[in-house]
Order: sequence, then C-alpha cells, then structure tokens
Amino acid sequence: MLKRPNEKYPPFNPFPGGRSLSDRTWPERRIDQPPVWMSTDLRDGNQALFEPMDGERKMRMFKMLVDIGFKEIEVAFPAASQTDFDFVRTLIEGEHIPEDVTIEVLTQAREHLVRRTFESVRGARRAIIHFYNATAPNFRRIVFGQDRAGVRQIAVDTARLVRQLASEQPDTEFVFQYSPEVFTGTELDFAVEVCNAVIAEWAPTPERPCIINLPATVEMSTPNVYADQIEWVCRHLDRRDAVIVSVHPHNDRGTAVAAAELAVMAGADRVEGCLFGNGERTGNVDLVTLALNLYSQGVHPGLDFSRINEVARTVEHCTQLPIHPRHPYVGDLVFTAFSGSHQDAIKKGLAVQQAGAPWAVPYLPVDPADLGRSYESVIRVNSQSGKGGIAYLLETEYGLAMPRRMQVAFSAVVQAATDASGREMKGADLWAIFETTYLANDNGLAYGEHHLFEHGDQQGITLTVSRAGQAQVLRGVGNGPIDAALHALMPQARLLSYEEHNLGQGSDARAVAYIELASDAVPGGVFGAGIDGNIVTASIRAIVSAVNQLRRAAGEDTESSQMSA
Ligand SMILES: CC(=O)SCCNC(=O)CCNC(=O)[C@H](O)C(C)(C)COP(=O)(O)OP(=O)(O)OC[C@H]1O[C@@H](n2cnc3c(N)ncnc32)[C@H](O)[C@@H]1OP(=O)(O)O
Ligand SMILES: CC(C)C(=O)C(=O)O
Repeated sequence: MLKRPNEKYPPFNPFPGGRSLSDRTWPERRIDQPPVWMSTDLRDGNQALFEPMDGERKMRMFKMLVDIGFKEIEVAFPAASQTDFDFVRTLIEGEHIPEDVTIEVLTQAREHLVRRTFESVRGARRAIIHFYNATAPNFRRIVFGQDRAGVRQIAVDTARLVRQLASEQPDTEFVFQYSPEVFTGTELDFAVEVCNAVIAEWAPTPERPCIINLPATVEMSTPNVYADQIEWVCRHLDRRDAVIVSVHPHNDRGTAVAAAELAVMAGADRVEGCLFGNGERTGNVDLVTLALNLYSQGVHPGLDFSRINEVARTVEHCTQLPIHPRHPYVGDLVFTAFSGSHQDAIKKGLAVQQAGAPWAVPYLPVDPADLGRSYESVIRVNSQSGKGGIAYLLETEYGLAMPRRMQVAFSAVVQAATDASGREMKGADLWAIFETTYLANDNGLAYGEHHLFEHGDQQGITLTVSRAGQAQVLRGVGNGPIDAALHALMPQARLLSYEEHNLGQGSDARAVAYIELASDAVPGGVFGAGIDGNIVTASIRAIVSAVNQLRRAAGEDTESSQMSA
C-alpha cells in the first residue's frame, strides 16, 4: 500500500464550489413510511452472476418477487441478449404480470438499443423504460470522448426518442426513467443540469410523473455525503412534484444500506436494489435488510418476508451464490447465540416475552418467528457458552428444567467437554453428557429396586443397589421415602434441595427428580438426578445419583466406601 494514498486517491467533492451542504435538513427526519421498492434482481443482480439466470430461473425469481409484494420489477436489459428479450416476451405473452405489477427494462442511450427495448415490451399493460448514460467527468472523457454539452445531448436525444417511441405504442402505459450513471462521481450542478434537460423533454406532471434515479454506481463516500447529494438534487430539480426521485446504491464501501436509509431521509421516494445484496462487485443495496430495518422500527415495509428461509433458498438457486451465515436477518447464525451472557439474556427474555407485547428480548432485534424462523436454533453451545444456553437446549429439546445451582454445576462439566473437543455441542451431545454424569452412575452405585414399608409412624425402605454387578440390600428409615433412602445410603449426608417435574405428557410421561446433597466433606453440595415412570422411584434414583456425586466430590474411593445397612 502507498505511504501517501491521497496522491492516487484524491477525495472527490461533488458540491458546487467545493462547499458541502451546510443547511442540510435530513438528519432531523425519520422514516415513517416505506419508499417505493424496485427490485433489480433480474437485471443488475443478473448481470453480475457467473452464469446469468436462464429462463426457468428468471421466471422463478420473478414469481417470488411478485409474491413478496414488489410492484416494480426490472426484468431485463432486453437489448443485451436474446434470453433477456425472450424473457420479457414470455412475461407479456404468457400473461404472467399481475395487474398491480409494473415491469421495467433498461437500455443504454443508443438508438438501436432503445428501439429493441421498446420492441421487447410491445403489448405490456404498463412498463417503465429506463435509460442511462454516464455523466461523471472520467466517463465523459474516457468512455464517450465528449464534453459536458455532448454528454447532455446524448441524454436529451434519447429522452426525445423514448417519448416518441412510447407514443407509437399507445396501448401501453409508459413510465420514463433516467439515470445519470455514476451520479456519485458527477459534479452535482452538472447532474442536475442533465436531469433537468431530460425532465424538460418528458414534461412530466404530478399525475404522470417520471423517475429520476440517482445511482451510487460506485459507492464513493460516507453515507452522509450521499444524503447531502440527494438533498441537494431534490432542491434543484425542476418539477419536483412531477418527479419520483429514486436511489440505486451499490455497496463498494460496505455502507449501501446506510446510504439508502439516509437518502430516503434526504428526500428519495424510491429505492432500487436486490434481495440479500446481490449485484455488481460488492452488490446492490440489500432490499431485505432495508425492509426489515424498517419493520424492526415498527414501520411495515409493504414487503412480506414471513418465510425468509424460502426466499433465501430460492435466491441461492437462482443466483447460484451462497448467502453468508451472518447476513442480517437471514443468515443461519443471526438468531443464534454462542456466548454465555447472550444466551442467558435471550433465555430470560424469551421466558418473559408475552404475546402481543412490545418485543423486548435482548440481543434479538426482531422476533425470529415473524420471519418464519424457529426458536430451536436460537441458542447454540460451544466453549464460549454458559449455563443459560445449556439449560435452554436441554429444556427445549429434552424437557429438563434443572434447578439453577444444578445448571451452574452441569455447565462446568460441559465446559470441560467443549474445551477438550473444541466443538459446538448440540442438544443431543448435552443430553449424552447429562446421562453420563447423572444417570449412568458408572463406577458408582446403580439403583436396582426398592420396597417401602411402614415403620411405626415413619417410612422404612429396603433398597437394592449394585456396583460392578454385585447387588447389595440396604435398609433405612426416615420421615418419608427420600429421607429413608438417604438414611439407607448415606446417613451422614444432608438433603439441601429437592425438585421434580414431569417429562413429557400422557401415558409416556415420566418424572425427573433433582436432589442436592451436602456433607461435612462437601459442604457446598452436589446434585444428582433420576428419571423414572414413577415419581418415588425417580427420587430414589436421584438420591443414588447424588450420593455417587458426593463421594466423587469428597474424593472417596467408591469401591471401598462403607454403606450403612
Ligand atoms: C452500471 C450498469 O449496470 S449499466 C448496465 C450494464 N449492463 C450491460 O451492459 C448489459 C450487458 N451489455 C451488453 O450486452 C452490451 O454491452 C450492449 C448490448 C449493451 C452494448 O454492446 P456493444 O454495442 O457491443 O458495446 P459494448 O458492450 O462494447 O459497450 C461499449 C459501448 O457502449 C457505449 N456506452 C456505454 N454506456 C452507454 C450509455 N449509457 N449510452 C450510450 N452509449 C453507451 C460506449 O461508449 C461504447 O461505445 P463505443 O463502442 O462506440 O466506444
Ligand atoms: C443503470 C444504473 C442505474 C446502474 O445500474 C448503476 O448505475 O449502477
């Protein structure tokens, strides 16, 4: 890289006299209604693919865009290829265009291409004819070899031709659109001069407006500068009430979404872009993100992304490009938390979120369910996770609602496993660790059977346990089955807590019991768990499990330890 990049990349200031817009008003504005959306997935998106879409893919994309709710769709650059031309014909002749949808077609400002473009839309009910020529100084010099007047004349001549050709196809309602290509790199006074010349040629009215589209063909500045450019143009355009000001941001600096939002605040009425930001180089502005940013602020975008995963898969099929897992709103990982404190907050937030109440779940800007995404994938567990995520997965996937202190103890066991493996843990992995830790009782005592009996006004128990296949029968007495079992197994242990709940429902329902025991050697306590179809048996299994944990925590050799009989 260069030591003095300014020599190669001098900053560009498009404002007349090099002054910026000091009396800008856009920072105070809020977006309280959606702009007119125009999808250029089938044109700008399509021209940026390794393999442009074939007819089948184009039709699939078109139908999906209609289903989402787009009312303006740029369907082709018909003069560019027979595929594009034929696709427009198929849409029209096959009557695939709904009444409330207007197709748009793009052409360079060259007569034979404009004529071919009009040919493509013959018979359409309504069509937007969009033409462009670059207006920026380097394009004037390098591409056209023309001065300002020459480049303006290209635009004026084409605008006139467009109006004339439209009058020859009276059955179609035409809307005219002009783009001074590379608007972002064009001196503002010249951009407005050319646009006003085109507007004069078209003589739009508020009833029959034209569209002036101001593309960030290449994104060249921070979004606030683009917003200043848009506000400046909006102030200087003739017949502003008869002009729909449109923006077409590209994402070269990674700020196309911000640029589009600020441009709308600055006066733009319409936004052109692609789903998930497909498009030339770093892409066109992402219309999904724009729409859902609005939605997350309580403004319905007028587009339906309630089945966003289906939209994503269709776009991937049509473009043959993958969507990044961290792409806003749609990426596989965006409703997922790995880190412990995030998981904890999300779990608590989901638990208290009430239907119909304002959304207030930490870390999730929108409810995944609104986009047809599920909560199951919200929380994932790896070495950065804490008890919250682990508990959430075990509860949602296996129905286990561990007591809070047990969650803490169990998360240390999981942490050791994730540290050792370096892998993400799925619900099934966590369940396997839970089973090994609390239910399998390997190397410890295993529950066999028990019988309860009356012992005066107390409860007696005969409890059969085994270790390494060798059964032992223990007896104990207490003020209930749990107390009696504890006396049978380890009378010196103290019961700190006991919780149980159902696992599942109906005839398959089982009970899970959680027992916390402490002893002089382990005053902090340890947990055990037991699962059984019978609630008392589940509790006694949990005591056996907790006794095993207590012995292990005390460093006792379970093989040689004495049991009371
Ligand atoms: C920013 C954008 O996305 S703009 C849209 C870009 N999309 C496309 O280009 C679609 C695919 N393009 C094509 O199929 C072809 O380029 C066509 C059919 C449009 C034109 O093909 P060709 O006539 O062979 O020209 P070519 O592709 O070489 O383009 C360069 C010519 O276009 C001219 N040109 C470029 N833009 C414009 C314009 N907006 N208006 C008029 N002429 C233009 C150039 O001056 C150059 O002319 P020259 O050959 O006389 O020097
Ligand atoms: C033709 C125009 C709108 C364009 O695609 C661009 O400038 O990026």
